[in-house]
Amino acid sequence: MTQILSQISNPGDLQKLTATELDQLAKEIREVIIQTTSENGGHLAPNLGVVELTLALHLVFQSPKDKIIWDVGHQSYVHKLLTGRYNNFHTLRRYKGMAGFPKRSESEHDIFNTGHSSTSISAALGFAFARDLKKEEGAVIAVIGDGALTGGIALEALNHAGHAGNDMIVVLNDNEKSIADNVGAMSTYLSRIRTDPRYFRNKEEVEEIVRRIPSIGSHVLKVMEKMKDGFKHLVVPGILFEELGFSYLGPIDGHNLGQLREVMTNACRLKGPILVHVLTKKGKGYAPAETNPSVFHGVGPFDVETGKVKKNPGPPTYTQVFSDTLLRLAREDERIVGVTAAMPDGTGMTPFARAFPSRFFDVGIAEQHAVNMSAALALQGLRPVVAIYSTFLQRAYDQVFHDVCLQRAPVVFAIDRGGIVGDDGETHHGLFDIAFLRHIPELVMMAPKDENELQHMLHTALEYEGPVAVRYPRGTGVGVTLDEELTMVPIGKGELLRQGSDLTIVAIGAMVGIAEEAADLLEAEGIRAAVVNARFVKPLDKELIVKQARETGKIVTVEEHVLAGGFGSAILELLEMEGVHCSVRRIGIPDEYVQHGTVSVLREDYGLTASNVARVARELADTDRSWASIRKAPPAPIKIAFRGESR
Ligand SMILES: Cc1ncc(C[n+]2csc(CCOP(=O)(O)OP(=O)(O)O)c2C)c(N)n1
Ligand SMILES: CC(=O)[C@@H](O)[C@H](O)COP(=O)(O)O
Ligand SMILES: [Mg+2]
Repeated sequence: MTQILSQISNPGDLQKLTATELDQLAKEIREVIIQTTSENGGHLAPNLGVVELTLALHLVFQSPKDKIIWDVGHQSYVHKLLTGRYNNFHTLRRYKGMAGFPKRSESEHDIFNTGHSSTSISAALGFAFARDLKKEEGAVIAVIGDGALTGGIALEALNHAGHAGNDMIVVLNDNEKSIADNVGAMSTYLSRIRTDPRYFRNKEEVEEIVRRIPSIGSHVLKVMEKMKDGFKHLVVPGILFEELGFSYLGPIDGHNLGQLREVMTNACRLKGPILVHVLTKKGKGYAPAETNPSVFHGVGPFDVETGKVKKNPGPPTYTQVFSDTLLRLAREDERIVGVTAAMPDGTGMTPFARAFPSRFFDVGIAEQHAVNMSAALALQGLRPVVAIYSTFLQRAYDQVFHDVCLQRAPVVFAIDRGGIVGDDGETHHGLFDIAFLRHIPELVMMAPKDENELQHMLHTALEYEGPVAVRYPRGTGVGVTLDEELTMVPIGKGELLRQGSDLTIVAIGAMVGIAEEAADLLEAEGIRAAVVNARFVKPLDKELIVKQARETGKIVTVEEHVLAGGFGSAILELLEMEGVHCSVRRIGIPDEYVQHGTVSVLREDYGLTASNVARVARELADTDRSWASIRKAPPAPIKIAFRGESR
């Protein structure tokens, strides 16, 4: 099945292949990617769309001397297969297996780690500057999608690169899709280039046409030459990029390997910043993905024959409950508007968008703009709900601080994917939001213990006259019954779920269930643990927590979040400020990046399980042991690398 692919141990091997063999290789690559993602899940459609493009890049350029940077990196599977990772490919996105994104630690061909969008042009410019300062050789190529090009950093970098003029190539992989439909004026511009036949004429053809205009043709040409780039405003495609200082090549058929090789070779010879505009089809070669590229953008396991995605049985996801509740609330309150940064499906915003198209804003991959704009919407009396993944909200920290909270604008942040997200790994886990939000004055931050509490929290957030964040995890809810009537959750009030005199476990969000299970285990051993559902990260329920601390003298905190600056840290601060003497153990993620793997395996790894919470609580109840015993394994020593050393 993979007669050719299995022989490719590095990109140099491609040079030996005939055109027919390269076609066969493209087929094999598609088969392997379809088969592997059908078992492991993954970003299928983006990768099927770049098979020929990746082959062309590795045929023309010499990686790793020439540096290929993959924007987002979700489309780097073909690159991985061509750079010596075929044998390991079956471990894609699996625990301790190959990552779903480029990783420098995985291969010398992975030049720059990615996962978050729109960084490639900026990185490429950095590499180009470094090469030129160090007087080295080598091409630098950023491969960026039309969706990623809507991101601010990409536009900032284009602006800078066009001005700087250093040699670099931007390959724009235009498949007319982000995850959902791409949005924005740039996207409209790109589709004009695609669809207007005039744009497919090259400069020479256009010159010939003008020359033939009776009596004035040659005169017009002379004038245009004098005006330097003259008439390109009329007919030359990619004028926008040309005006920004790039030489534009394209648009070219991204599935025609011969044409791609030719254009890439030309791009190589040209000086200065070059933009190669490549037209591809997302999902190319697998009918279900071609028909439904949004579903197969990032997909769970599916049946290859039918294209049916295997559904997780069980309760509705937190995202679904958020989505339903928002719709319900929006029907009653027309001030509610919805905002997403290119994630309408993932955040559950699509039903809202369909029901209230004029009240819905997809801003593209532009989290900063989403938050900044929402502040203004809120100041005008509307109630914006910004539905955003925790990891992507990191992009908009300053807007939360400067535009929303400083003005006390009543924006609701529906922070999805708070916690471990699983197979996407270190770039995508939502493990920092409590730390980067809880120190911002005016912001209220809550996290529901289950999907029922989520609906009440959303309702509460929309009634509150200030900025509020509601954080909830990826995946299915607990399976509790949803109350029909929505009620207010008193701001800053936690919930004592269980009395106990030996110690108190204070948990937040999805960890509350684990804390309750731990308390069950402890009870069987005769240890009576109280359990508090904190509900609020900010403001903390001072009264309840201080009372529990005074009564039991021992607190274990549990959070699916980094320990540094997290929820447990907030409890420690509270106890210190209130002058309460109490032994505290914090369970959460230590000071390291969490790799990819299933949520359950990773929770096990980091001790976010009932048995580990019970173990820590037991130790605390028995004696005041040192903090070091909380972790299952001692932390790896940190090696500080000095210049010239690798870490
Ligand atoms: C900062 C950030 N926001 C959102 C995302 C989620 N995301 C991943 S890929 C993608 C769409 C990218 O579209 P495009 O660049 O056109 O690539 P395609 O999948 O079409 O090949 C989005 C929105 C992200 N990775 N990073
Ligand atoms: C590459 C990327 O950033 C997204 O496609 C992300 O993988 C989506 O994650 P979910 O599967 O959690 O929606
Ligand atoms: Mg795209």
